[in-house]
Amino acid sequence: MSSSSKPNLPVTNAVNGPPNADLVRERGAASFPVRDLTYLVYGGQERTEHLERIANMVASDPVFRKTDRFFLSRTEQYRRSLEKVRHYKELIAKHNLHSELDQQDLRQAIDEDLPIGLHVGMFIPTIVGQGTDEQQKKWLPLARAYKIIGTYAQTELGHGSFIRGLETVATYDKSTQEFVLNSPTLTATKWWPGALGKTSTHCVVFARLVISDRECGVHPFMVQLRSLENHEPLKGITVGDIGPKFAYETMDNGFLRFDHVRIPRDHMLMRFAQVAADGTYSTPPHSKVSYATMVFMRAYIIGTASSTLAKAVTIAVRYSCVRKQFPLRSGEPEQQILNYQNQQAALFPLLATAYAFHFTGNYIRQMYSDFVRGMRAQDFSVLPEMHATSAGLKSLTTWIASAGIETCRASCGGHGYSKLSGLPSLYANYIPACTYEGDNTVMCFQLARYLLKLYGKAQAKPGLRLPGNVSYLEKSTLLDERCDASTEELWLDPARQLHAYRNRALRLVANCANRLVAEMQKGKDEVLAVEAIKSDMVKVAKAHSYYVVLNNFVNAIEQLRASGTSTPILRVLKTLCDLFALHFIQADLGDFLEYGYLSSLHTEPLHAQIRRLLEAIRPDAVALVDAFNFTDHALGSALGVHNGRVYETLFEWAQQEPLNKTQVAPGYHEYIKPFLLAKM
Ligand SMILES: CCCCC/C=C/C(=O)SCCNC(=O)CCNC(=O)[C@H](O)C(C)(C)COP(=O)(O)OP(=O)(O)OC[C@H]1O[C@@H](n2cnc3c(N)ncnc32)[C@H](O)[C@@H]1OP(=O)(O)O
Ligand SMILES: Cc1cc2nc3c(=O)[nH]c(=O)nc-3n(C[C@H](O)[C@H](O)[C@H](O)COP(=O)(O)OP(=O)(O)OC[C@H]3O[C@@H](n4cnc5c(N)ncnc54)[C@H](O)[C@@H]3O)c2cc1C
Repeated sequence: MSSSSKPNLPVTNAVNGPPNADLVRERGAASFPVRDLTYLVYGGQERTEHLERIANMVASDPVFRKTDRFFLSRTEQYRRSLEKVRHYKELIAKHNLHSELDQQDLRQAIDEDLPIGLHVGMFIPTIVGQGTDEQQKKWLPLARAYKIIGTYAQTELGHGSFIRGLETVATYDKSTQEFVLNSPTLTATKWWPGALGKTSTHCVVFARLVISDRECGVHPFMVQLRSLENHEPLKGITVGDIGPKFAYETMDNGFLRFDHVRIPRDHMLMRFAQVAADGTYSTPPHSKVSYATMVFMRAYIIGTASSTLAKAVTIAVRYSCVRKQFPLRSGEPEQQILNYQNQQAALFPLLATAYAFHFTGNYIRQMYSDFVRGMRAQDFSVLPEMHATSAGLKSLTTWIASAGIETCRASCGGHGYSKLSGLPSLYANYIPACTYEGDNTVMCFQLARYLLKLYGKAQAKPGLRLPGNVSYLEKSTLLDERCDASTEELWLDPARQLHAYRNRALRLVANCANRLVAEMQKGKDEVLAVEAIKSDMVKVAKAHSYYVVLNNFVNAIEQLRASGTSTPILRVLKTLCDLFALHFIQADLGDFLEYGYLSSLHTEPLHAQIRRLLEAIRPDAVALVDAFNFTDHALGSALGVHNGRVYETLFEWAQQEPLNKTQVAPGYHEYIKPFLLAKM
C-alpha cells in the first residue's frame, strides 16, 4: 500500500534533483498509510497541517538556516541565535501566533537552543506556578511581551542536586521590608542557568530565606539583574558567561553573584509560602511545592525524548537505505546496508523506542495536567507520585535517547562522524538532558525511594490498594510466578510481556527492600543502609520505568483499536511495541535469568522472535521514519535528506568549509612552503 497522500514539505538545503531510487521504491512499498500515522503522532490532520505550515515557514526562511552553524565561532553562534530570537518575535506579530501553543510550535520548528528557552520554559512557568495573583499580574504581561527576559537561577558552583545545600541567602530586613540577597562564599555563586550570562534582565533566584536569624528553607525570589535601559548589570550584581562547554554554544549559561542586593518584600514569589511585613513566615502547604517548575520541565523533557530519538533514527534509517556496501555474492548488486541484520538490530529497536516514548510523552502530559488541576484546588496528594514517576521516566528516556543517538551515529560509519550528518551536534546538545533538571542517577533514587516506601506499606498492610502503575507492588505472589513464553508466538502476547516487566521490577524492589533490612540488621542505621544499596536503587527505578513505558504503549494500542484505527496502522504499531518489549528484555537478560524467571527454554524463542520482528519492520522502516514528518531543516543532516541525495548534499555542504575558500591553504607560506622548497 502506498501513502494515502503526499506530505507537503519543502526539501530545503538538500541538493535538488531526482530522488534516490531506493528510497522511492521503499516508500511505494509501505504496508500502511504513512500520512495516517503522521496524523496519529501529531494529533490529527488539522494539527499536522498547522505544524507543517509553521515548519515550512521556518525551513524556507534564511534567518533560520542552520547550515552555517558549523563554521561560526561561539560568539557568532550566540549572536546568530539572538538574530533568530528577534525574527521569532517578528514572525509572532506578523502571523498572529499569539497563543502559547503556536509559539511553542514555532520554537520547536526553529529547533535551536535559543537564549529565550529558559524564559519561556522555566521563568514564566515559575511566575505562573509560584507567584500570587498580583505578582502574576505585574510580571507576566512584561515577560510575555519580552519587555523583560528571565531565567531560572537555582544551581550554584557548589551545589546542584542538593537543593537544601544552596548557599545564596535572602535575609529579611523588617525595617525596610526588603530582602537582602547575598552570595557569602565562592561556592554560593549561581552557575549554569541558561541565558543568565548575557541575555537575561531578570531571574527567579532560589535562595535560603532567613528571618531574624531563623532559617526558613529555600524559596524563589524575583530579581532584576540588568538595566532595562542599557543592559548593564545593576549595582551589587556580578554576572557573566561560564565559558566553553561540550556543546550548547548558542546558550549563554551564566554565573551570578550578589553583594547585599536589596529587593522589595513582594519580590518573593508568595503563592505558597509568605513573609508578612512584620516578618511572620507562613509555611507552604507542601514542603516541596517550590520545586514544581522542575517537575514541569521533567515532564517536558520526557516529551522531547521521542522527537529527538526519532530525528536520529530518521537520519540513520534513510542513510542506511541509500548506502550500499558489498554484494552478497560476486556479480550481484551491492546491498543496502539496512538489509544487514546487525544494522536492523541496531536501529529498529530505537525506532520502536521513539514510538514508545511518544506514548510515554502523552501519558506524562496527561498526568501533569491532572496534577496541576489538583494543585489549583490545594490538593497536593498526587505530588509524590507525579514527582517519582517523572523523575524515573526523565532518567530512562534521556539515557536511552542519548545512547540511541550515538548508536545511530556509529551505524552511519565514517559519514556519521562528519558534523554534516547532524548526529554529532544532536548528541552533544542533547546529552545534558541526562544532567539538567536533576542528574539522572539522583532522580532514580527518588523513584526507588518512593517504590520501596510503597512496597513496605503493602507488605505491612495486605489488601492495601496502590495507584495504577505501582499496583503490582501489592502482589508479592507475583514473585513465585515464572515466564511461560516457551514459543515465539507466546512472546507476542502483551500480557506475557507486561508480566515479565512487572515481575522484574517487583523482584528488584523486593530484593532492595530485603537488602536494606539486612544492612540494618548488620547494625547500620537507615541512612547508611540506603547508601549500601544505591546501585540497586538505580536498577529498581529503571526497571519500573521500563514497565511504565511498555504499559503505556500497550494501553495506547488498545485505545487506538477501540477507537477504530485502521488495521495496517495497528499492525505496524503492534510490531513496534513487540520489538520494544522483547528488545529490552534481551538487553537486560541477566535480570530475568538471575532469579529463574526465564530459562533457555524461553530465551531461544525470544531471540528468534526478535529476528522475525526485525524482518517484519524492514519493508516499513523508511515509511515509519517518514511518518515523523521532519523537514530537512529540522534534521539538519546531509545523510537524512528526504530526497536521499546524500552524496550530492554532503559534497555541496562540504564546499562551505572556510578552509575551501582559497585553493592554497592558509599557513602554506609560513609553514609548508619552507620545507617543501628547502634544498635537499
Ligand atoms: C530545554 C531544557 C532546558 C533545561 C534547563 C535546565 C534547568 C535546570 O537544570 S534547573 C535546576 C534543576 N535542578 C534539579 O533538578 C536539582 C535536583 N534535585 C532535586 O530535585 C532535589 O533536591 C532532590 C529531589 C534530589 C532531593 O531534594 P531534597 O530537598 O534534598 O529533599 P529530600 O531528599 O530531603 O526529600 C524530602 C522528600 O521530598 C520529596 N521530594 C523531593 N523533591 C520533590 C519534588 N520535586 N516534588 C515532590 N516531592 C519531592 C522526596 O522524594 C522526599 O520524599 P520522602 O522520601 O517521602 O520523604
Ligand atoms: C546544559 C546545562 C544547563 C543547565 N541549566 C540550568 C538552569 O537553567 N538553571 C539551573 O539552576 N541549573 C541549570 N543546570 C544545572 C543542573 O541542573 C545541575 O547540573 C544538575 O541538577 C546536576 O547537579 P550537579 O551539577 O550538582 O551534579 P552533582 O550532584 O554534583 O553530580 C555529580 C555526580 O554525583 C552523583 N551524586 C550526587 N548526589 C548523589 C547522592 N546523593 N548519592 C549518590 N550519588 C550522587 C551524581 O549521580 C553524579 O554522578 C544546567 C546544567 C547543564 C549541564
